[in-house]
Amino acid sequence: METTSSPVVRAKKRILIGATGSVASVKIPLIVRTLVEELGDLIEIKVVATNAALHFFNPSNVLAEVLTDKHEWDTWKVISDPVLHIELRKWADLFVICPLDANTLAKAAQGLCDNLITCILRAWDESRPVIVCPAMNTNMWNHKFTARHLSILTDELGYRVIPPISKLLACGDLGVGAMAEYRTIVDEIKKEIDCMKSIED
Ligand SMILES: CC(C)(CO)[C@@H](O)C(=O)NCCC(=O)N/C=C\S
Repeated sequence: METTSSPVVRAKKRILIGATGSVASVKIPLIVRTLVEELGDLIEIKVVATNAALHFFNPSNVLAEVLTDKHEWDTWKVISDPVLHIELRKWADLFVICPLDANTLAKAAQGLCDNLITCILRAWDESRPVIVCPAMNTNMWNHKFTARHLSILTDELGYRVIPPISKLLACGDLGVGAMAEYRTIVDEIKKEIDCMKSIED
């Protein structure tokens, strides 16, 4: 009997986008919309935001589910309830934190986990890629702790960094600290998806 092997339907790649307390979080709706437009049939997207990030965008303007610390505590009441940061750590194939603010950079480098995003990182599966896009005031970027913390993320944890660029910043300062352009970030995500799919093929 002839059997036709049906083409393996490749599951969609699951991208977790993290947003933290840099004004660059204003770009979250644009980044997600571009990913949906250009990779929509290849990926699933969820967004996790710190409380500070919510000062910079409205989740109702994002074309993906936006999860916050409130969701973590609304969904966990008794021991048998699921733990959101563990569920998300298992769900995601790729974690992109854009922007990575100075506070979350420091927490990630030291293993602090006091909110949804840092708990996901603290429980992260090292075999899955993490891309971070630092964004902060130039004076913060130039502080010696920035290089120290970034080297921990890259050298010890294997995260990839899309470096900030020089711009007239939201506070009027001119210099390095602006998040990489959304196009750069989307293109890096596309490369990562291609890499994952080529490993599968
Ligand atoms: C907001 C945007 C994207 C506009 O082009 C750009 O200024 C930026 O990435 N700023 C992030 C740097 C920052 O957090 N500054 C905080 C105090 S100056």
